[in-house]
Amino acid sequence: ASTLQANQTRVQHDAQVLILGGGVSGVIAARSLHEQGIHDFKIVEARDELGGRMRSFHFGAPGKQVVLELGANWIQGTQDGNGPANPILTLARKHGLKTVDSDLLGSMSTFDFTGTVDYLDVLNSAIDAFDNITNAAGARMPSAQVDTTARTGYSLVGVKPKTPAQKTCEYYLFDWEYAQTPEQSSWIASAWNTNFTYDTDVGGFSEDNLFAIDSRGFKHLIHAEADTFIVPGQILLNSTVRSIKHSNDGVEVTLVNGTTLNADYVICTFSLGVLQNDDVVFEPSLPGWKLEAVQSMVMATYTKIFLQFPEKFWFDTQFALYADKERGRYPVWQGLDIEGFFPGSGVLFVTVTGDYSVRIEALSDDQVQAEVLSVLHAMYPNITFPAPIAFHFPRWHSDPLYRGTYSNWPASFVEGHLTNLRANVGQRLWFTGEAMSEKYYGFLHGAYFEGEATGNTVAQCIRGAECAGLPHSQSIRNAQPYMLQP
Ligand SMILES: Cc1cc2nc3c(=O)[nH]c(=O)nc-3n(C[C@H](O)[C@H](O)[C@H](O)COP(=O)(O)OP(=O)(O)OC[C@H]3O[C@@H](n4cnc5c(N)ncnc54)[C@H](O)[C@@H]3O)c2cc1C
Repeated sequence: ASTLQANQTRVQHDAQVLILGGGVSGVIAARSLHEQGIHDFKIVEARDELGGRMRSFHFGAPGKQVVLELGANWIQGTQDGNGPANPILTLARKHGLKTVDSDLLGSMSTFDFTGTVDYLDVLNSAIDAFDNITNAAGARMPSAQVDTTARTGYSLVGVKPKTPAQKTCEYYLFDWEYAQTPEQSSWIASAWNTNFTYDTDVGGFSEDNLFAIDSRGFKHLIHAEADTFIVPGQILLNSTVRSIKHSNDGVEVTLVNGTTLNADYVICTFSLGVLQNDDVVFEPSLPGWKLEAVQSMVMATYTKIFLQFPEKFWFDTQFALYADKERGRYPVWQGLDIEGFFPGSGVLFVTVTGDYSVRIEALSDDQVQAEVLSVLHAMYPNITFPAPIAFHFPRWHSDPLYRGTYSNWPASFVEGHLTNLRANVGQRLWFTGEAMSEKYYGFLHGAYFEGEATGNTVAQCIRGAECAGLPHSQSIRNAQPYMLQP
């Protein structure tokens, strides 16, 4: 039976709601619909499984394989006592996911281009500097002072990294989280993004991080959650969307294989990068206010580069920093061949971010491997070690299903843009995903909360209740006009 309001005509349809994309936000949006009694939905996913940017793979030489994560790896912020829990932690507990405490600040070795050098004191200063810019950002808010870049913030609190060690420690606290530099990031949004996740004083979960080491992959928690409510006909895998035709009467989604699907509503969960790059075409094209919001947020990239050796010859800590003369050159290393992780695996990985990720995606695997090995040789000048027996890194930035790893908020993106990024276009076309989360953009829990909220709002519309939609502004204005002097 039609659940549309009387003045709306029903077209022949394949589902009441099409959820485009089966990552965290898509699966949780589906669960919200299900919980509201709406079962006539379909998740349309390009890949052969659910999970999206939760993506595991088998890594290693034959007989020495481990399951590692190409995408999300940590539950960031867990739960403090009976305080609010990260919903990803709740899912991990519910579905028995195997994790281990990740000691980001306490289990660290430090290197530069001459080998082992102890600069843990510099790391401690960088931790203080990050706290200082966070507090100073908070102090700007009550008086509505404008946002600027996090680099301005650092400079104003008197922090001006000059040595390779100082730059690397700053990188670890900042770029390694936001996947972009302080110059490229909003000062205020970076501060609240951290606080809402980690600072229990403002409702954050906890300061702790759990690292997923489950042989079913981190994605197991979203697969297992989907299994609790989804029936087979509700998922279309291997189905890549090419275009979305939308009007106030409904939506028509066309797949790359030519199939068309009609529905009353569509919830689009594609990454910000997919929306920015026209990998999916909207007909009519999205209005100017929406395009400006989409193009003004940034899709950043965070790249893990995995190596396996016949046996371990490196640090015993969980983490190591490498300070190169060039900031951001293979700076953060993680050893997995340790107790509690994957002992005996011979695996370690190094992370690069932002423009450096884009740079290495344009190189061949062999070129990147040679660069990475030259850094390891610099870290261990007195050790002769063999060639790796396995090597791999994903190219998220070039992947048309993602175009990056997660969103980052630049200083030129203002709150009104976020409102417009989240807003529906007309009554039938809805958007959700990590990038739309004001407090938790970038994070798995951001994707979760947005998916949940969008599913609930669309459910309300379907049930004929209030369906005002989310607010948007036609144009985002300055508080004061620019007045050019004659
Ligand atoms: C390398 C990396 C590390 C990360 N680390 C962490 C971490 O440690 N902790 C954390 O909290 N977060 C982390 N994140 C972020 C987290 O993974 C994301 O915020 C979250 O998974 C996004 O979920 P989503 O549902 O919004 O988007 P997605 O997971 O991208 O879901 C969108 C879905 O749409 C599909 N799709 C795209 N285009 C089409 C198309 N044309 N047709 C059909 N389907 C399509 C995609 O395949 C995907 O499944 C990381 C991400 C990456 C990539």
